[in-house]
Amino acid sequence: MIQEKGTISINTENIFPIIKKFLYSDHEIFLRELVSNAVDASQKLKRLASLGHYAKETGDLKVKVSVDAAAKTLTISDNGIGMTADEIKKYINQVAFSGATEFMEKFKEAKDANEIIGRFGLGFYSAFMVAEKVEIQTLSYQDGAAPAKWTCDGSTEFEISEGSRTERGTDVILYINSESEEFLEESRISSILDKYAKFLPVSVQFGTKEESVEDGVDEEGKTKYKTVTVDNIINNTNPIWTKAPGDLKDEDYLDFYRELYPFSEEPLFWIHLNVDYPFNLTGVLYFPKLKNDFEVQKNKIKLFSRQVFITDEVKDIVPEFLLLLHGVIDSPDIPLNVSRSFLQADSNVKKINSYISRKVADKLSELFKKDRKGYEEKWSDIGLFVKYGAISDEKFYDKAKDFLLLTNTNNEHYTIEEYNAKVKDFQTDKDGNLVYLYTADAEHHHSFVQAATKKNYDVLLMNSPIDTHFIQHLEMKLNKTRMKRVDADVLDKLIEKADTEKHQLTEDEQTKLKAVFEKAINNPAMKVEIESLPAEAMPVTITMEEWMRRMKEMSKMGGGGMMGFYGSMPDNYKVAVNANHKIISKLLAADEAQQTAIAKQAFDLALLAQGMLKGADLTAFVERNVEVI
Ligand SMILES: Nc1ncnc2c1ncn2[C@@H]1O[C@H](COP(=O)(O)OP(=O)(O)OP(=O)(O)O)[C@@H](O)[C@H]1O
Repeated sequence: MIQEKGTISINTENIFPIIKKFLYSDHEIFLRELVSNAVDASQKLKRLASLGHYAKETGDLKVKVSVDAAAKTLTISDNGIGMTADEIKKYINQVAFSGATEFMEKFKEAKDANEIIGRFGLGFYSAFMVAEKVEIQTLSYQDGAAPAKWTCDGSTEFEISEGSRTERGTDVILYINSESEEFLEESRISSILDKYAKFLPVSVQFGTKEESVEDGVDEEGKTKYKTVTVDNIINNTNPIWTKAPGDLKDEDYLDFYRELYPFSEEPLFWIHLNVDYPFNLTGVLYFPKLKNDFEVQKNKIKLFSRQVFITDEVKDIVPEFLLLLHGVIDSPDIPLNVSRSFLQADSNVKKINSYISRKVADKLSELFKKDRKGYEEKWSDIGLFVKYGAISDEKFYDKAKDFLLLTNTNNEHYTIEEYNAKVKDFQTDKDGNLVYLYTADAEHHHSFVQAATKKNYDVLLMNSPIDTHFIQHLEMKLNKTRMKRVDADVLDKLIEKADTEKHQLTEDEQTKLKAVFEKAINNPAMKVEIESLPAEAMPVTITMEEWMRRMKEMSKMGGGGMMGFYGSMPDNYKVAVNANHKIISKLLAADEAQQTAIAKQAFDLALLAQGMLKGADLTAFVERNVEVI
């Protein structure tokens, strides 16, 4: 018997075609909405009971999802508070629109289902994305409540009549429409539940599963097993981020990590986030082993709102450089259902962002202070991340400068302050600038590194993918400090001292020497210069100017504008001829053919020492030298 017919109170002609049309991109979230409603209803009952407003047994609170393929229905049931017919009218019929007119205006720019659902409180109505008809069978927890039934076929017409439920709670039955039959497949439902409901705070059952349990002992005294059918509970109602850190052991964190990322290597360490003012946020963030491939690691943080999975695109909530972390963040204060641009401007989001950044810095600082050795061992993994953070987040840099390590070619680690103290005596130039020498490849720059070491200079290893940027950043941050790659110039020019000795060559000899080398090298990209270097240094050294090389590297990494311009310039090198080397006097005294031969040989040796002699030049060099023996 139909008790009441009515019209859902929105002023638009028919809202459902609009919902269907605009929400089609992620239909599956209807299940998240309905299961969350069922969980809410269960929790409300629990709360009422704990406050003494519900005297009866709450029983085992559980949400059940079931599919009936023959009837083409999907049912979400709970034994929560239920609804009276009046409540249905109030909560379901009066769709929580701020106004249908506003909706009509806004939906035009809405980009995804979340946006519409969140902004207009359409949670329940998302069912109509997949159902041609929805039925509610419900019985309120209140004494003397009558069961109620509500049906609606997706038009704005609904019916309320007497229901058939005999137990407290609600069934929401979806008559799946013909385009959405995928939602009648168990595997599909299973994977949606796994995605959104895995950590809901109330048990969610989907079908049954077989389990093997102990069944006494056989004649020989061996344990017997039997197979029993049990409810298939798809969620862990008590994930670790909801627990107090004091109650958890390392193993719990590692187990949870394995649960989230089954095939990943163990994380390095983790941070338990827990804050309730000025915003609410819990979570556990793990530091993965990064190595050098940080691109593939993004999108590993999962965002929850009261244990309901929302998204793993946390770009706007987590600082950029922290996107490399793994783990979960749960906050009811993040406006999850609104648009990107809104998120970016939201003040809670900004606070959360800087809170996380601060927490991470504190954790790193604590690790560094507590266990320097352990920290150094992990540096190859966390270094990339800390440097990335230091570059992209000013506040993080301010903290990180105390636990940011510089590693030298002997694999020793120093903080910036320690390093300054270490190198300042030898590596301060005549203008009072401290010069940090570095290499990206100690093997390749072996001759340069060795020459530097001989002079009591230290060389840093800068070989991670972001070091080009990091070097630039350090230089900007550190007062009177220059970063120079060991092959950026001859050593005496890299760190110019007041007392550099002068060579004895006359103007004339220098011009002649230069001409000889230019002719022998015969390459306009190689700019010959006569330098006064220690007699024991190489006769010829080939260098590329620091600044030019850096611009080129940046352009390779995709810098636009001027970077692109530098990138397109040909490689220009400086060929430093050591005027103090003993072969120079020999060369000046020789005849023209010999001069060219000596110059060519000295130049090729320099190329060889620096790993730059290749192809036909290398072959010619080897052949020439074979002839000599
Ligand atoms: N299974 C249920 N048991 C009891 N009440 C329910 C149930 N499902 C929905 N309701 C009632 O209907 C209301 C409207 O649900 P709906 O999902 O549309 O919006 P909401 O849950 O309030 O907000 P949201 O848009 O965040 O989902 C709920 O607030 C609740 O009062």
